[in-house]
Amino acid sequence: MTRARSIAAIVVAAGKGERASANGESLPKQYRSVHGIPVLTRTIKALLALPDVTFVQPVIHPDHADLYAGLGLDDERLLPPVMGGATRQSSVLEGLKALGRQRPDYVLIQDAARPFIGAELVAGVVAGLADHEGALPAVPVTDTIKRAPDGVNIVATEDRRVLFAAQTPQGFRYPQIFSAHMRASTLPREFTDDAAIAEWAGLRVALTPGNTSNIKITHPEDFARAERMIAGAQSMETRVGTGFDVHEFEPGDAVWLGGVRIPHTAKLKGHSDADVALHALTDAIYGALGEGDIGTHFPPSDPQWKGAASVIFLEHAAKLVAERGGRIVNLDATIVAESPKIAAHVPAMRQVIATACAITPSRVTIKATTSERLGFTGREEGIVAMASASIELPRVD
Ligand SMILES: Nc1ccn([C@@H]2O[C@H](COP(=O)(O)OP(=O)(O)OP(=O)(O)O)[C@@H](O)[C@H]2O)c(=O)n1
Ligand SMILES: C[C@](O)(CO)[C@H](O)COP(=O)(O)O
Repeated sequence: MTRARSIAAIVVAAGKGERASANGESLPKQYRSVHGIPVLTRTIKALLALPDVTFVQPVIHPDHADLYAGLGLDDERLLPPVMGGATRQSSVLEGLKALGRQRPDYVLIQDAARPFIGAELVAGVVAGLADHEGALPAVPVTDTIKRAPDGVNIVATEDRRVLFAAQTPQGFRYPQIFSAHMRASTLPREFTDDAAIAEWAGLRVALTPGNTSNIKITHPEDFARAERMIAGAQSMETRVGTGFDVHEFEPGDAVWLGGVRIPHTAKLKGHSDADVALHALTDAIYGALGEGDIGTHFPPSDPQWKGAASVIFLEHAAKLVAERGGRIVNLDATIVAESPKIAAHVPAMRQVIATACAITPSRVTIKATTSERLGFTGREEGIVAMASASIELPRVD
């Protein structure tokens, strides 16, 4: 039997984040929050969310031990932090040394400052290691790149078709990158990423698909960008629910349908006012919310709902949508009845329903049909209503 491949992730978080603090912000960027969650927490949790990652090794600045402890991170795959060095390169080396006990097969080296790593991107890096000694995610350069050694005078325009912007995590076979880093640490020069060290050491490094969302938070304005990205990711999703209800006739002089009292030769029998149309619509909204049905919220055994106006139920369902940060897109009901005739009452029903749901009547449709004298509705023993609701809710999973 082949042993499962072990993959460790090093998260380098020992930088001071000086560029991101250019606006006077004192907290190092990796401890600042984006949408309420510290950047470093996001990065570590994104890695821990990947089942193939066996260990995560954080590397922090010696002055940030309290800040790190304050994150309250706790996971059996999260190793205690080790202290980094004065450069990113030396911090990575400390992480590699710390993994000497685990000796993973692969190591992913990740910037703390890149909190938006996706599972697909990491899978691409790991897949790249099957036939290369290193793999890094990268995106094609989209700007035209000028070479200007003095920052003013252009000496060349690069061929951007062969240029790619490097991201992290960069993946390697652990023993090889450890050895390369050890040797590179004796050089007077500094490398800005681990792939550059691997290339220098003669390892074969592949490019794998990066993602433009995988930004490195570097400058103050990157926080606003990160906030916008999360707000975008937490976009609304459309949900649909259906409802169905039947009530039989009993002696009386009017029926309640769609929140409107319609004089008739009978009434509908029920614990509440027996408004089949509102019941079907209410259930449709509960269905779209995934919140049970009318019986869950208003048990028929509860005497307080005896004779209740069903518009209360509809208002409750609509309130739940609002409380979840959502909105009702449209409601559609069909009433099946030989009598009473519904058409003349439809505008009033739409208005009642729209008011109860705090939407415009244009989002409410009420249709009526007979069952061609077939079945219990055809024999005028009762009324059926069917409904559907379409709502938008913030996506949470
Ligand atoms: N001595 C260092 C320097 C950087 N890093 C880490 O390397 C990643 C990429 O570096 P960069 O974005 O440049 O971060 P800083 O060095 O903190 O930023 P600055 O250069 O603006 O101070 C960051 O997660 C950073 O914390 C590190 O672990 N140790
Ligand atoms: C490793 C890296 O994220 C690749 O783009 C980048 O080089 C690190 O940032 P730094 O500012 O160069 O430390």
